[in-house]
Amino acid sequence: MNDPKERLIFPLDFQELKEALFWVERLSPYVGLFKIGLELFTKEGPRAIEEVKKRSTAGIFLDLKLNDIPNTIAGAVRSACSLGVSFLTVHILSGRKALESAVKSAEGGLKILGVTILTSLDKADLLELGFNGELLFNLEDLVFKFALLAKTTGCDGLVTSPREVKILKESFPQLITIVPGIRLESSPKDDQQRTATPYEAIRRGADYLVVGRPIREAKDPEKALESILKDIQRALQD
Ligand SMILES: O=C(O)c1cc(=O)[nH]c(=O)n1[C@@H]1O[C@H](COP(=O)(O)O)[C@@H](O)[C@H]1O
Repeated sequence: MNDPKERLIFPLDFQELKEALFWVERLSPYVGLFKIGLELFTKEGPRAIEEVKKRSTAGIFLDLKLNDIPNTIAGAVRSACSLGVSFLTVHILSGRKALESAVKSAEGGLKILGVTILTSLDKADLLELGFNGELLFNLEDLVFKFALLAKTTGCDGLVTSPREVKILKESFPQLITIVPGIRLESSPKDDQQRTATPYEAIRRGADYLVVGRPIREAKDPEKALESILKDIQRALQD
C-alpha cells in the first residue's frame, strides 16, 4: 500500500443517505474506503452500502461494533457476509467465545476487526468502569491484553488508538491496524481523548487511518485531505 489514498478511510457519520452520498461523490478520488457506522446503518440499513457501491469503487468498512453473546454475534456476522463489505468490527470486550464465533462465521473475504479500547476513553473513564490496578497504570498493557485476545481468536485486525498502535504492530505484525482518533495540529479534539496526527499514526504502525471531522468540518475539506495525504506520504518515506 504505497499509495497514501489506499490508507485513508472516511467515516460516513451522517443520518441522511443523501448527505452521505454527497460526500462519497466528493471524496471518492481521495480515499481507499468509506466507513458505514451506527448512525447511517441504523437509519438506512444495507441500502446505504448498495448506494455507496453504485457511486464509488472504494472498499466498504461496516462498523457495527458488535458486542453480544456468541450466538447473536455469529448470526450478525453471517448476515453481514452477504453485504459485500471488506471489514466488520466486533468489540473485543464481547469475549473469547464471541470473537471465535465471529471469526468462524465470516465468509467470502469478510475481515473481522477487534475493537480494543475506544479512542474516546481516558484513564478516568476506565477507572469508573472498574478497570483498575496495574493495568490502568499503563493503558498500553490493557490494550495489549485486548489485542492478544483478538490475535489468539483469529481476528484479522484491530481498531486501536494512535497512542497504542506502535506496541501492537510490533507485537502482532500480521494483524491489520486501523486507527481512528486522528487529529491535525489545528483541528479540535472533539470527543476524542487518545489522538495523534496522521504522520505520527503511520510512523507508529497504522495501516489505515479513519479521519472524519478533521476533513468534513474543515473550511476547505479538499485542502485538509491533501494535507493529510501528504502527511501520510511523508511518514511512509521517512
Ligand atoms: O471503530 C471505529 O471506527 C472507532 C473506534 C474508536 O475507538 N474510535 C473512533 O472514533 N472510531 C470511529 O472513528 C470515527 C472517528 O471520527 P472523527 O472523530 O470524526 O475523525 C468515528 O466514525 C468513530 O465511530
